[in-house]
Amino acid sequence: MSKPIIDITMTLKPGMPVWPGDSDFSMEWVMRISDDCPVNVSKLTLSPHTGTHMDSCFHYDSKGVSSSEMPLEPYIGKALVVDALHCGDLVTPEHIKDQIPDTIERVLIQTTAEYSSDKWPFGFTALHPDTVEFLATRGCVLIGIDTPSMDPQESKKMPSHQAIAAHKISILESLKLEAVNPGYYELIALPLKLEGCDGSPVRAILRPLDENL
Ligand SMILES: N[C@@H](CC(=O)c1ccccc1NC=O)C(=O)O
Ligand SMILES: [Zn+2]
Ligand SMILES: [Zn+2]
Repeated sequence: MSKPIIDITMTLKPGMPVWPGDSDFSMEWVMRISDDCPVNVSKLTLSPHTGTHMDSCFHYDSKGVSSSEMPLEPYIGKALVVDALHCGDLVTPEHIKDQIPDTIERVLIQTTAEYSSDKWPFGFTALHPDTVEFLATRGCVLIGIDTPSMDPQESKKMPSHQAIAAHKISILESLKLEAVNPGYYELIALPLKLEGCDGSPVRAILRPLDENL
């Protein structure tokens, strides 16, 4: 039997919380099934940073590549979920270093066990740029986090995003890791092929690896 799938994606739905000032998610009906019409068809409006998503480099660097140009390899493969609960404002290397092996390609950081899918998580935990530097030395190609951003909400310079860009690391944000135990998994979280776009929603899933057993 194939391994169970753990869905770590937020549900996209009208009224869901979005980054303050960003576009609300909406879904309208353009066609409904009736005697004259054989189909239901909706129209979606959303920011690429709604719910569980990836950032393209273009989001934080006008010279950076867009969603359709991002390499796909980082978004598929072995990933380590690490416990970074109770770290305060920023996850530092000190908080997680004991859980990180000498080499690791993908690290997903769990900062909270108490999610609300209805409220914006003001004061969410972000990453200290030193943590990005530390993970880069271990060969990391993707960093994921269960909060809306790698940098604090008020950050104007976004130093962790910039450090991530400098090391060509890929980003996943607003992962739903509440029910996931730390350990090794296979990650699949592919972006849509959106030309010129600054990010993309992803359907992120994990499958347990034997190392956890
Ligand atoms: N950095 C956040 C998003 C972000 O910064 C943002 C998203 C929508 C509207 C404004 C934003 N930031 C403004 O400073 C992210 O990585 O998704
Ligand atoms: Zn984003
Ligand atoms: Zn981001």
